Amino acid sequence: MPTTTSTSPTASTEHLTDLADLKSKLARMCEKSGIKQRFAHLTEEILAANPQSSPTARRHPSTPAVPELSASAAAKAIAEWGRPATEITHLIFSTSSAAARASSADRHLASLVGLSPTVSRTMLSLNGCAGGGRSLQLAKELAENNRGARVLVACCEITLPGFYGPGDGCLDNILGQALFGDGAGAAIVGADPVGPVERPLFEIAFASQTTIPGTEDVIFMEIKKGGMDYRISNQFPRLIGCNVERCLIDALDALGVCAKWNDLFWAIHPGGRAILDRIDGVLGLDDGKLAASRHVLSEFGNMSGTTVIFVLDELRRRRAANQDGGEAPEWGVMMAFGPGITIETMVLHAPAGSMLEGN
Ligand SMILES: CCCCCCCCCCCCCCCCCC(=O)SCCNC(=O)CCNC(=O)[C@H](O)C(C)(C)COP(=O)(O)OP(=O)(O)OC[C@H]1O[C@@H](n2cnc3c(N)ncnc32)[C@H](O)[C@@H]1OP(=O)(O)O
Repeated sequence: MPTTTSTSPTASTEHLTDLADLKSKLARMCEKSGIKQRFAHLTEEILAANPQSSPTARRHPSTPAVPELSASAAAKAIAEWGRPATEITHLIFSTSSAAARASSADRHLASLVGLSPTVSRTMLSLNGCAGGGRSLQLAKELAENNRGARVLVACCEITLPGFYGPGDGCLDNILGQALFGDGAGAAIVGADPVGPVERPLFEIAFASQTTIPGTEDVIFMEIKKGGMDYRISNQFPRLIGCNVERCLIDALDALGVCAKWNDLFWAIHPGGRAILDRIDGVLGLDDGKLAASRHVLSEFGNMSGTTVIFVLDELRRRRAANQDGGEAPEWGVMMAFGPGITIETMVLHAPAGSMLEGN
């Protein structure tokens, strides 16, 4: 929190009271957030060693740390996939933290990972927490329409551009200070797996995007000179709660899959504890159905579009270890929510034996 050197004792005292109120509000939000820990990629040492580490420049979203952190996630995904990086045909990279620079972060990422110069790149900027879902949906389209395509999906957020005190910007961003954390995730999407090297984890059976009318201003993000200005209305959990069931019914109907909500496995973007509680309540889910989402929220916080990739990873770990007990459902859903309000919905299929031990 910044301190002031105001010459007016009255103004100074009021300001300090405001800050004290804000600090206890932040503490209340953190306590109820369901988040045990979060991570920050950029340490004081990295910032001090970086020539861009002035108070303003360090907030600017053009930091090279975004492609660097993404490259470590992408390298792990490629190693697990088992084929050379040069056989990746497409790259989709989603971030809100490095959205204001060209040549862009996806180009930097491609060279850090050693992708072919002919790789076809697409960068998604400012899709916020829907970015992971959007990237996976686009990857599905590319994979199904280009024979032999292998699409590397990478998502990364570094919260530094949105990390500033109340004296520097809008007080509304306090929610972000309570929720967001840094992280990067990656996955490879393709059709017609080449056995025995390629072992599918989840099949994306259906994907859709829904925009909720009249909600343009519920989430607001804008890159400014000093960093990211953003606001998230406290109506967000309610609006998600009012709309998820329709999206799910439409998606399952399109596939002709008939299932009760509790017969499915669940990968929901854990935007905040209140969003998961709302979905639990609206759909009447059994205890533990959103365990993978709650675990990721607790251990990493909300990493925006990256989070849903962590949830899918946690889900397959739990299924491989049979952590949630009983027979693992064959069908499941993935949902992510972002500015718009946009809801990304996917129906996933995980045939028995598709998630090998130790993956
Ligand atoms: C994207 C990364 C980009 C990286 C670049 C760098 C920039 C980094 C950040 C950019 C952010 C951009 C966002 C884009 C992401 C979009 C998608 C998302 O997931 S969006 C995220 C989606 N996530 C959400 O929308 C979070 C959902 N909300 C929650 O999970 C809970 O409400 C809670 C945990 C915050 C509080 O628990 P709960 O049980 O409700 O407890 P109580 O009722 O007791 O309230 C306690 C206090 O909290 C207060 N308050 C509540 N809401 C808000 C608000 N919106 N506002 C302000 N304050 C709020 C409330 O007034 C009260 O204050 P007080 O009376 O004590 O003084």
